[in-house]
Amino acid sequence: MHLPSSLYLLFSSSPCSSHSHFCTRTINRFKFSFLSSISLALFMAPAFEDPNVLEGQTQSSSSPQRYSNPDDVSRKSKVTVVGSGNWGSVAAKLIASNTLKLSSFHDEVRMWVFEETLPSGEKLTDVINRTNENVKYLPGIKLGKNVVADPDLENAVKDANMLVFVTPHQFMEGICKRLVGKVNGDVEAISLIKGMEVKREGPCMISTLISEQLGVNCCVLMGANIANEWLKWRLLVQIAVEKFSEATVGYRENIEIAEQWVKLFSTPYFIVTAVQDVEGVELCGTLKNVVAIAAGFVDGLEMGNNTKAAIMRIGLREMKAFSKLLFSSVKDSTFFESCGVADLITTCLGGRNRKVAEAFAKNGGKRSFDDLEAEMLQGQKLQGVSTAREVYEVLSHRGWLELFPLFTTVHEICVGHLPPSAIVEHSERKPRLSIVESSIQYY
Ligand SMILES: NC(=O)C1=CN([C@@H]2O[C@H](COP(=O)(O)OP(=O)(O)OC[C@H]3O[C@@H](n4cnc5c(N)ncnc54)[C@H](O)[C@@H]3O)[C@@H](O)[C@H]2O)C=CC1
Ligand SMILES: O=C(CO)COP(=O)(O)O
Repeated sequence: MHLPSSLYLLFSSSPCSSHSHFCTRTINRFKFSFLSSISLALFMAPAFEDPNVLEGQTQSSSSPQRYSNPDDVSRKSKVTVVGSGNWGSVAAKLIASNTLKLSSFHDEVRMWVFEETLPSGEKLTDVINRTNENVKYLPGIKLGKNVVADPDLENAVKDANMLVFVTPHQFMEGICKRLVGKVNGDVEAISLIKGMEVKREGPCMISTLISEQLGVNCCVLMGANIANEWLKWRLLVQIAVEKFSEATVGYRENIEIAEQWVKLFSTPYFIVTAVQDVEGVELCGTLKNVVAIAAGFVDGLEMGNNTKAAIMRIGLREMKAFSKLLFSSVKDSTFFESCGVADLITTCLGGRNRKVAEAFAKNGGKRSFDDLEAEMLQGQKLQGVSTAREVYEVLSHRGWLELFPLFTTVHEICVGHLPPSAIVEHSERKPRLSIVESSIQYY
């Protein structure tokens, strides 16, 4: 959501908060911590263990009931994936392979599909349920027979107690509004969404939006996880075909919940690590998309790898400074996890943001991003262009534009105020660190 400057109020470190949400949240937090301690006591196994090894093990006092009666369906966690794009479909596949192996989860994974009619006249949901394949967003890959596509959002979430949010970030506010009062009180959520909202009160991370709108705890999972990669002239559905990669779970307080998510996503080829830094992990995933747009401009202008590496370095520095200025709790070490430098590298080398920005620069900025996105991505969505605008809004309202020359320039190129070549001319300028006192320590 984009608001004119006049509507802006002061930014705070918890900018999405509102009184009414606070009450729901407090009650739900209490409910959640009570219920989750019970359910964790009942279900949790020691984290990071191989699910195959755990199945059927004798219980110790620290890993209670969970394995003593795996058939007790009333105690199993039910997972719903909200989203079914390129990454959403891969996430559903990953999760579904694990719910079949882990006795603490129901086998079935429900996947909410934003319904559309295919050129054949069939509904996408019907085709997914008939062929077990998301023919539009992840063609050629079987999702697992236990993935059930559901076009009805409320129905998809109603029985779930673990919700995985993975839609383009621009749709999340509407989705959350539709879900208010519709999710169970003991729900745990995780967001795989890279992006943020800019609201009247200031910037709002998507996990915070989910937490506050739905009154649930929300972790995040980010990382170097391009679902589709072009390798030589061949499309490789990288993670879906089970090539090794890594991801980072960011959690706020409860390590046991984080371990539950780690367990749900981990496979021998997908290694997941948990860190206590929700904002750091989420901002890494969000901001690297802006740097990827800059990297695409460099590619489109054929400036070479040295220039691209310089842009990536400057971008990483701005990612860190911006994250720490917004949330002083963000840890330096987070930038060295998969969600940080690794995701920055993979997206700047092979992502959709890079690819479309390259085409934009090749066309001298004469074709709009919307046009190029529709033609090149066929329904998939870019996050970097809108994130650049959202970051720019934050910077201009805080008086920080000169502190972030790369972020600022990316937005100005995207909206046509500057030519693509400005990416090097402007980014190489030294940021004026004197404008914000604490900025020096963050650069
Ligand atoms: N694709 C990738 O490689 C990765 C994507 N991500 C992140 O995951 C999130 C989701 O991306 P993808 O799954 O790749 O999606 P996508 O970009 O492939 O697909 C777009 C999705 O949006 C849905 N959609 C279209 N209009 C809608 C509306 N009005 N309301 C709700 N949904 C609508 C479409 O049905 C489709 O499922 C994004 O934040 C992205 O940055 C994260 C890691 C990797
Ligand atoms: O987030 C991603 C990789 O981790 C996907 O990036 P793109 O949207 O640029 O493809």
